Amino acid sequence: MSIQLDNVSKTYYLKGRTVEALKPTSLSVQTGEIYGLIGYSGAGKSTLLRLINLLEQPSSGTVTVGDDNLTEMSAKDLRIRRQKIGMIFQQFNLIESKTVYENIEFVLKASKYDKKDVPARIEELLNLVGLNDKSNISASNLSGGQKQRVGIARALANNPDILLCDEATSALDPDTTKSILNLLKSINKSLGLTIVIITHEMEVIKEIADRVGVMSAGEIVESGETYELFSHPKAEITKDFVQEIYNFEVPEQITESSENQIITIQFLSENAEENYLNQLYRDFDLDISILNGRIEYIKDQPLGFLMFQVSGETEEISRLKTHIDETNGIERVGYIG
Ligand SMILES: Nc1ncnc2c1ncn2[C@@H]1O[C@H](COP(=O)(O)OP(=O)(O)OP(=O)(O)O)[C@@H](O)[C@H]1O
Repeated sequence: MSIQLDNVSKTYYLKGRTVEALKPTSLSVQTGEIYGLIGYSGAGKSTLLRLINLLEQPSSGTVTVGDDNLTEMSAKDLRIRRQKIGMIFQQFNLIESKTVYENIEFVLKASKYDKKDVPARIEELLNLVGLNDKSNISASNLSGGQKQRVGIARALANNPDILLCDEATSALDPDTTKSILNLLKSINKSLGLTIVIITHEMEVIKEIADRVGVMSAGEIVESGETYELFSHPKAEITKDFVQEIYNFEVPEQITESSENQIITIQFLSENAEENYLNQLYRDFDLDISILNGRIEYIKDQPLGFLMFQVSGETEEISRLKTHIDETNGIERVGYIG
């Protein structure tokens, strides 16, 4: 199901102070898409997410989910509509003293799910999240990853069309994060679920998001298809996020030496790096030494950076730069390093 925000904003009033948590923002998320919102702490991500299911009332604007304008609904209708918008949280929000079964049962009871169908539905959900053998374990005895699986089962209990994920993997280690992201990807595919995920971690975005919005100071400053956005970032903050995953450091004696020129190139295909370098060694009368290089996969597409130092005649270095600028699939970038 699609989500449409039109000029939605949120201002908090605190003891005579106003905080513009979200400036007027419009956003469309398509049915079946995984949309990521990335930003640093305080950027307004949680506020935006909670406006989608109206856990926060917008100060202005309209929120439409499918054909329903949520901002016009009565409180009662909204409560019912929200059952079709699941949500998962960083801290899982389970009832720790209850078993896995009881945690899911609680949600089904609250939504008046037909009593006789509850055990079968719980079994189905446990299968879906890979916890069929944990039904009678107390939530307090689960690992973080298992707790989030229960969180996902609870969120999916009423067959929602939309799943909102609030820093869902931020409390988990990298391996567990991967397994939860894989689970989210698989339910996105198998159930056709629309997912909106907020995070401060590039790891999450590059793994899962089809499209992404980068947030800063209460606005989406840049947005687009994930690979396109991170291979051609425009806003400084987007560049910062890209740089975060590559984290290239150049030794001071190299940056300080005026004889050396440091060049960073970006390449958009898998084997480009090696072939290209060989060509440069062959065709240019320069000393070229590699300082750093790495390929990351953004939504399964390779995005690589290579940083090298060149020394030689100034004219030859200029010829090299022109050559790089004219080569398809290879770009010189200034912000990595
Ligand atoms: N209930 C509230 N009352 C007053 N100010 C709030 C409230 N909730 C959020 N804010 C403020 O709104 C701004 C955006 O907060 P928000 O939680 O949406 O950001 P965030 O990007 O999700 O950051 P974090 O990851 O730290 O939660 C912040 O300045 C925050 O202090």
